Amino acid sequence: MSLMKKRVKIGFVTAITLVVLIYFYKTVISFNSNSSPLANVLVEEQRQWPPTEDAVQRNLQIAYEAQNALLHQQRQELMHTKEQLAQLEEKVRSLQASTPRKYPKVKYLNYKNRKRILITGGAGFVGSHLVDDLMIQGHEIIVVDNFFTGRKRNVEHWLGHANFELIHHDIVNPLFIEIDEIYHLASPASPPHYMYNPVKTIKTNTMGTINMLGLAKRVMAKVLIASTSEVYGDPTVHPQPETYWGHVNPIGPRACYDEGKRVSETLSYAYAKQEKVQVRVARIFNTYGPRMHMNDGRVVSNFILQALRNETITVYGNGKQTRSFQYVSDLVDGMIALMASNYTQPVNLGNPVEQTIEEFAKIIRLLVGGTSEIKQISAMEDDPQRRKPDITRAKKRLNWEPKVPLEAGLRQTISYFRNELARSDRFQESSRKYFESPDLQRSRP
Ligand SMILES: O=c1ccn([C@@H]2O[C@H](COP(=O)(O)OP(=O)(O)O[C@H]3OC[C@@H](O)[C@H](O)[C@H]3O)[C@@H](O)[C@H]2O)c(=O)[nH]1
Repeated sequence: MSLMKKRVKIGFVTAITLVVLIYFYKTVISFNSNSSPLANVLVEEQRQWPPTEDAVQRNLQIAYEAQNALLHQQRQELMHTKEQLAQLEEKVRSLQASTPRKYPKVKYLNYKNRKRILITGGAGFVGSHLVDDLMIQGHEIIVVDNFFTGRKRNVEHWLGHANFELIHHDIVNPLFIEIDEIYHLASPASPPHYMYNPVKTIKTNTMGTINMLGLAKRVMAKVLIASTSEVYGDPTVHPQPETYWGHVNPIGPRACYDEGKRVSETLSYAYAKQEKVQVRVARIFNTYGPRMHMNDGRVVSNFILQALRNETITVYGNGKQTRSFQYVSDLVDGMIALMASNYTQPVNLGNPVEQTIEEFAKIIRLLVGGTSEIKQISAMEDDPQRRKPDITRAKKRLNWEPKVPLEAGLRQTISYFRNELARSDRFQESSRKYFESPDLQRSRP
């Protein structure tokens, strides 16, 4: 190789080395001047080991400031997101306001015939069906509910309607409004619900009833009290006529409800006698239908859900105890007829077709079409052994009797619970997807 070529080669290698060195130097310098405070801490630590107390203090200060800056930035971002959310909510509100809502058709009643009706517990299972019927008849409805077992969903199709009002209120506290009629339904009705807080159940049925009767007295409204077949306790007379005084254990687990409702009836007749309040008392037997809560805990919802999920159907005790089940629309017709009547004594509202709980489990399994096993588990304390209403009085005084056969009513109810299950599965799935989405994972600190 010629000398010239050698020199060129050495020059080329030197130039490359120089470029690499300059690049390396720049990178280190820029790291020192632009890097995060945390990087400075590292550099500081690298410079001297172990670091002096001053250096530790300074590094801590730098780290603290860095955290503060980050926090500040995150706060700003949060505020920004909140602002965006508020703007979106406002847009949704204005869109909702500009889109006329579709309501079920209601009759027009003139001022003379239109009543202002208060329904306590109107967002519950029975209450919400009563709301529907009275709204469709053209009345003004005020629902009062504390949402312990009631749900806004049950009446959401009326929200915003000119004839409808929903008040979140616990009737254990007084209420001052102007009304013509009161349907007093507020109280948990399913055994696990009313046993959950027995003191509250008693308060609702005593203080709550006093408040409603007091209101009826003040504004001269007619009041219908939703009593129950449970006032007969574990009956020794079968079927049960209204003249039967009952067989209730006053200190048992069901007493909060049974005795609560008995006092409720006693209060009604005391107000009727002493204060001339117009009272109606409906003794409601086992009722079922759409809008029962998935966690209601009563036999109809429990058996249907167990059968739909192909789980074991749980019969409490030997299954020889009997019940008679009425469909909710029959009950609502009966209550409206009772309110409209002049009859003031208690009236049984129930379906007299009676079956054992064991038979009932088989009917549900057949209608659902699953292969669930039917199993006996421990019995409920003080469970009434036989129950069937004598409805002679309702037939005679109200010209009322149930119309919906058990199979037809159960088919409606099964289809309702099937939809509810699908709905809750959809919610669970979309919630799972959301919380496991990579975007959300990335945005987590
Ligand atoms: O999963 C279950 C649930 C209930 N049962 C049984 O089915 C029968 C009915 O029980 P529910 O819980 O549906 O209702 P109950 O008849 O005991 O009480 C009802 O009576 C009338 C209404 O006023 C009230 O809504 C409610 O208290 C009972 O014998 C109960 O032990 C089961 O065998 N399995």
